[in-house]
Order: sequence, then structure tokens, then C-alpha cells
Amino acid sequence: MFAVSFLPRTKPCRLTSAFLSHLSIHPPSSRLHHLPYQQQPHLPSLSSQIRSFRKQIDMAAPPVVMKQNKTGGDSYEEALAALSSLITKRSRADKSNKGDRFELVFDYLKLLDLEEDMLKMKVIHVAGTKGKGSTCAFTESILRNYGFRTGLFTSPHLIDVRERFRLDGVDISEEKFLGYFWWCYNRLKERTNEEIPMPTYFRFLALLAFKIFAAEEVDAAILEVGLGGKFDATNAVQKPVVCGISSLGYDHMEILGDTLGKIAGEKAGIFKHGVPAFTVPQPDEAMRVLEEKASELDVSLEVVQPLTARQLNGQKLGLDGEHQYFNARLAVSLASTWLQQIGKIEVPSMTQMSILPEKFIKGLATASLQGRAQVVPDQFVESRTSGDLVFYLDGAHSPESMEVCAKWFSSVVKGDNQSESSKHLVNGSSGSSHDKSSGEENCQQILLFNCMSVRDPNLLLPHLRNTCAAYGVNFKKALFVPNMSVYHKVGTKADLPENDPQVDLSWQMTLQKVWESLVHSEREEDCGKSEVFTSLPMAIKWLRDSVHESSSGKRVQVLVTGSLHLVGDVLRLIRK
Ligand SMILES: Nc1ncnc2c1ncn2[C@@H]1O[C@H](COP(=O)(O)OP(=O)(O)OP(=O)(O)O)[C@@H](O)[C@H]1O
Ligand SMILES: [Mg+2]
Ligand SMILES: [Mg+2]
Repeated sequence: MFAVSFLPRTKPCRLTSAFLSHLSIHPPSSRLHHLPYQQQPHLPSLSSQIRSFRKQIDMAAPPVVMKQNKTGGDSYEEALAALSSLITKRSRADKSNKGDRFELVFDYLKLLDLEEDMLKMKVIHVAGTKGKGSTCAFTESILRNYGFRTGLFTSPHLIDVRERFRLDGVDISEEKFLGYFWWCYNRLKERTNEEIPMPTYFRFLALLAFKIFAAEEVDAAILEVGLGGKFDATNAVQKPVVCGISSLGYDHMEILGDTLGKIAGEKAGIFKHGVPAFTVPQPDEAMRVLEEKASELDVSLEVVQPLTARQLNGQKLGLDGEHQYFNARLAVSLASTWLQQIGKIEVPSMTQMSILPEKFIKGLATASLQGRAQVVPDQFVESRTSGDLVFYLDGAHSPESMEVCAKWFSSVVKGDNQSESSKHLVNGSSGSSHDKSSGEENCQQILLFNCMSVRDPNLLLPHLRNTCAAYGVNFKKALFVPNMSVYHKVGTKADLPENDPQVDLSWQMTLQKVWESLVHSEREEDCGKSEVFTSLPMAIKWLRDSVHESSSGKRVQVLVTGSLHLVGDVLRLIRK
């Protein structure tokens, strides 16, 4: 089905020509270059040669960069402390964030000698309100399945900052991270001044991604915009191969503007002259602006419809939830365009295809991103009681995503509970006391929630509750907790703060009030079914105790949402 006329890498690794001759390894490309097109091997064998070739390099090569820790120490903690020093104290709601001397990003690229590398990088650039990270993860996974070396930059991270930088689908190693980190940090420390100060946190991370992807010579760099588009540090890319705009909605209005049109205008700031772009169906107001900006820049903008189950040939997407069919379809177009333009691989147009090519399906089915529609059974409880506690984690934090998250949770708990009951019926335990515990009657859904105070709980909580209720899922109780991660600090697994009795819970009380007013108005018996905990570990302890104390093997299903920080904190605690 495909014509293969491209070799994923013409130059295997910058450091290694001497090193290769030393090992008498010949880069596959240097051998294959001389073959006429028809005699070139099929891609699978070529890509496996490249893989094993790279593996040989990885295993034998000295550390790619020397640790240059003149201002910092060796340890990961020291790098994180240096990184934390770049987090500005200014409130995110401050309007002066807008633009904020965006042109500085180009100065930093010069200081880091990255200008030329940036021009060579084969970038896929994705903006949007929701679904950016998922779209990028799908795209990366498809290209990797075609044998290309990939670099993926996403945000935010949940547990460890290295999650933001993936090489060939794997979080960058601590050693490589430290090497590149200090290389960039020290160089910038030396070369910045009053005129050009040290970059802020996200800008530094984007520059670090550029450095990593350039030095690691990735074939494809997939970049998720941090915030907005026009003035985002990732927009330093001058000539991406293709751009994507995922679902648009209301978020970060304090910075991006208070109408969908204004928000769309900021996101369309990633469009580049003549570079093709794709988007999913958007509200009219947003679509109009995207089309306007596209025509100004001679950008062909194509609107893609969600993927169908048929196109996936019965496979499930690696990321769960209906909304992922939009993200996955966007990823298919981004990856196809990249494969055709850079990979020189023919991909039939979607209209010609009822089923996607196998490598696309495999890429989409194996894509992963933590904290998006993720289900994690609590092992602590599982091992000790007949009941069980399952966490359903999704970092939704905007009204639209709250709704898709609620739909996902409702459908998945209903499915889980039905399959549990039928399992017990099949096992012949119908009528026993235990089978009751497996049916829907003995299941309880509990909400564990927090959101940042810039969000409007009067929008988020009703969306969440009403959507779940419409699907027949009513929360038994809602728990509100403060975040553990400290905003001004990039933490690690090791340094979760201890319980703080002085913690200010006024925001959580506000959330509780909004929740109570919702349930009060509708179901009298639900009154008072919410609680504020002073810390997340206490809320988790309460959940575990309530499963232990129940004699009938209660099944507790906890939806954790409202904040990716909260989701990250829960993951840290339940995985310990
Ligand atoms: N197409 C979509 N439409 C609506 N909501 C979505 C969509 N895709 C994802 N979401 C919701 O947004 C959450 C975050 O998804 P994802 O990480 O892909 O988006 P993002 O744009 O990178 O978000 P962030 O602003 O946190 O970086 C998901 O957990 C899900 O609840
Ligand atoms: Mg966002
Ligand atoms: Mg994201």
C-alpha cells in the first residue's frame, strides 16, 4: 500500500562517526543510499535495522552530554531547585503576561546556539483548549510505529518533570535530563543580563526540549503549545511541517480573551505561511476566526470529523473516552501529512480508506498519557479486604472537558459494574451474599475534587454533576481537598509536604458550598453528603477505611478530577 522512498535518518548520530568506524558499524543509510529505489528494502526491515543500530549506539556510547553543573550540583533535586527558581511569582491572571516580550525567545535560541537546529527540525505543532496533549501523544505513537525517531514535548507533567520530554515514546532518562538541563541552564546563566534576563519556567522547558530534540537528532519533534499559541515559547518554530488545532473552548480567558473568537485568534497564532493545518469541528465563532487567519497566511485548513470504530478495525484507542476519537482523527491527519512530506511515505487519503493502515491503528491503540481517563485500582485495599477501591483519574478542568470526563466516568463505571455482576453470575455465585456486593447496588461513586481558584466552580461542578446524573450516576459523597504540589516548586516523589494543620481551606469550603447548593436543590436525601479534608492523604485514608469497615465487600469508585495537580498527587500516593 505504501511506496517507500525515504530513509528515516540519513545521519545516525552526530557524535558517532568516529565511534561507528571504531565499532565497524555502518549507518544503514550510508549503505542504502546507493541502492536504486526499487531495490530498497521494505520499511519494516529497514526500521528494525535502524532500531538495532540505534540500540548499539545507545548501549556503547558515552553520555551524550557532559554534566556541566557549575552552578548546581549533581543531583536531580538540585536541578529541580534551579528550575523552580524560574517560576515567576506573578499571578497567572495578570494581564501583563500577554506577549511578555515574546521576542526574547529568539535571543535565547541564539544564546544556546540553537538557531540552525531549529530550522532543520521537522516539527508538528499543536494548539487548542483541550486535547492537545492527547493529540500529540497519538501523533507521536503513529510516527514511532513507522520507525521514526520521535521527540514529544507536552505539558503539564503530573509527577515528574521528565514526563514532558519523551524520546521514542519514553520519558527522558534522569542522566540525559541532567546533562541537557545544566548545559542550557549554565549557558543561559552566563550569557543573560539585565536586558535579556533568565527565561521564565515554561520558556526554559521549551528551550530545553529544543536542545534535547536537536542533540538527539529526532526525525520528528511533536510540540504541544503551553498556553495560547501566538506568544507561546513553542511558537519560536518558524516553519513547522504541519499544525493542528484541537477542540477550542473557554479557558485561560484572563490571558487569552473572553470570547471564543479571541481565544481562537491566539491559538491560530501558530499558523505559518503556507504550512498546512488541521482542526476538529469547532463552534462557529471560533471556526470563523480560524478560517480568517488561515486565509491571511495562505494556510490550507482542513476540518476533520471524529474517527469511527470501523476505521480502527475493532481496536480500542489507547486513551479512553468519546472525545478521544476527535483527537485521534486529528492525529491521523497530522501524522499522514508528516509521513508524506518528510517520510515520503504514501498514505491513502481518508476518503479512500474504510480501515486505517495497520501502523496507524497500532500507534493509536498503544498511545498513552497519564491522568487522562486513567483507571487505577487501589492495591492497598485490594490486598486486604473483599471490597475494592478504584480511582478513575482525569485532569479535566474546563467546563467542556468536565462534561466529557463525566460521560467517560459514567459509562465506564456502568460497564465495569455490569461486567462484575455478570462475572459472578457466570461463576455460579448468584444468590450468595457476595454477589450482591458486585452488582450495582453495592457500588458507590465518590467525587474527589479540587480546582485552581482561577476556575469557576459554578461552571465546573454543575456540568460534572448533571452530566453524571443524566447517565444515572449519582455521587454518594463529594470530598474536597487542597493540592499537595506546591505551585512555586517543581517537586519529586520524595518531597511531598507533610500535613499542614494551618492550611487555608477557604477555597475548598467554597467548592463545598457550590456542591451542596446543587444537591440540595434536587435530592433532599443527599444533603450534607460532602466533606472538606485538610489533606489528600487524609481523604485517601478515609476512603480506604470506609472500604475496610464495610463487611459486605463494598465497591467504591472514586472520580478524581478538577485539576491535573490533584490527579498527579493522587497517583503519587496510591502508587507508593
Ligand atoms: N477533544 C476534547 N474535547 C473536550 N475535552 C477533552 C478533549 N480531549 C481531552 N479532553 C479533556 O481534557 C483533559 C486533558 O486532555 P489533554 O491532556 O489531551 O488536553 P490538553 O489540551 O493537553 O490539556 P492541558 O490544558 O491540561 O494541557 C482530558 O483529561 C479530558 O478530560
Ligand atoms: Mg490548558
Ligand atoms: Mg496538555
